[in-house]
Amino acid sequence: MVKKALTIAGSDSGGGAGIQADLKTFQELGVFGMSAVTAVTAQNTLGVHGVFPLSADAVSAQAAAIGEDLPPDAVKTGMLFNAEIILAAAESIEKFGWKNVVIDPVMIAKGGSALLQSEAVKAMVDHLIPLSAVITPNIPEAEAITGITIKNVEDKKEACRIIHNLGAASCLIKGGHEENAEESADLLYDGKVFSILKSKRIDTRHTHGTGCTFSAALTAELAKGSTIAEAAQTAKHFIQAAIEETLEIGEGHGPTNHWAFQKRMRQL
Ligand SMILES: Nc1ncnc2c1ncn2[C@@H]1O[C@H](COP(=O)(O)OP(=O)(O)O)[C@@H](O)[C@H]1O
Ligand SMILES: Cc1ncc(COP(=O)(O)OP(=O)(O)O)c(N)n1
Repeated sequence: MVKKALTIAGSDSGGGAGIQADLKTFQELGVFGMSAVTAVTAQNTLGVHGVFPLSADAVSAQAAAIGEDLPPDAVKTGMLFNAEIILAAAESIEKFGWKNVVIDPVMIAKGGSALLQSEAVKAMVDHLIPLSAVITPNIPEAEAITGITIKNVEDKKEACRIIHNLGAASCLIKGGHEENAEESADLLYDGKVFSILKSKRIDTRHTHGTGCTFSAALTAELAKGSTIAEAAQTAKHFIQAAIEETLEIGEGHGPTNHWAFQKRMRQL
């Protein structure tokens, strides 16, 4: 039986992040990808040049079309832009009883552009986080959700505990923003046990879309029946290969290589 995954996220015209990164990743991992677009961005490796949100009704209608005919085995949210779209996503998840919900709480692109209105963080905390099987904030996003400053691993653990208490079954804080570290370490907390996923940190500016790609790989693996710990490990291998086998396209922060992981698998 073909497994299906849905991404509720924004479009990145440059193809490295957002819906495009999610669908490429689903495809690479053998899962049928579906999308509910929340916003269109005019974006390339040099930055975000425009953001054009869709209406909450447009998001609900896309989700309903999927829910009524193509029930997903896992669902991922990415750029949701405002509180109305967050509510539309949360209502759709609840209405159709979707499970394996991965929340990537996208807030600010690496170039500094806002992909979520700051006043919408409360809506995410109140309505979406309680529905998540796992939430995957980067460090600034975990700080915005919890209100604490994260400087070390103890702070990361405290943030995970707070986010778990907000209703996320598991919390995975990504370490991509720890620029001076030798390793890129992500911390996973399932409400009982902490585990660390480590990889060698790669010195590159071509990391556009790492967060989307990582959480999409996690979503695809959950759709196929993996546990969160197993899915996170595969996602870590997927993003490591995607960053290492750089594409070198565009004049700015280039995208990762979505086919590198499968290429490696074929060579084993
Ligand atoms: N330079 C890097 N080298 C190795 N792994 C990285 C690097 N940058 C990010 N990652 C990994 O990519 C994933 C996404 O992390 P991050 O970049 O923090 O997310 P976001 O794009 O949401 O800010 C994580 O697994 C992180 O450890
Ligand atoms: C449309 C869209 N969605 C999400 C992002 C953020 O992607 P992310 O993986 O966090 O990568 P960077 O923007 O930080 O490079 C995006 N840029 N566009």
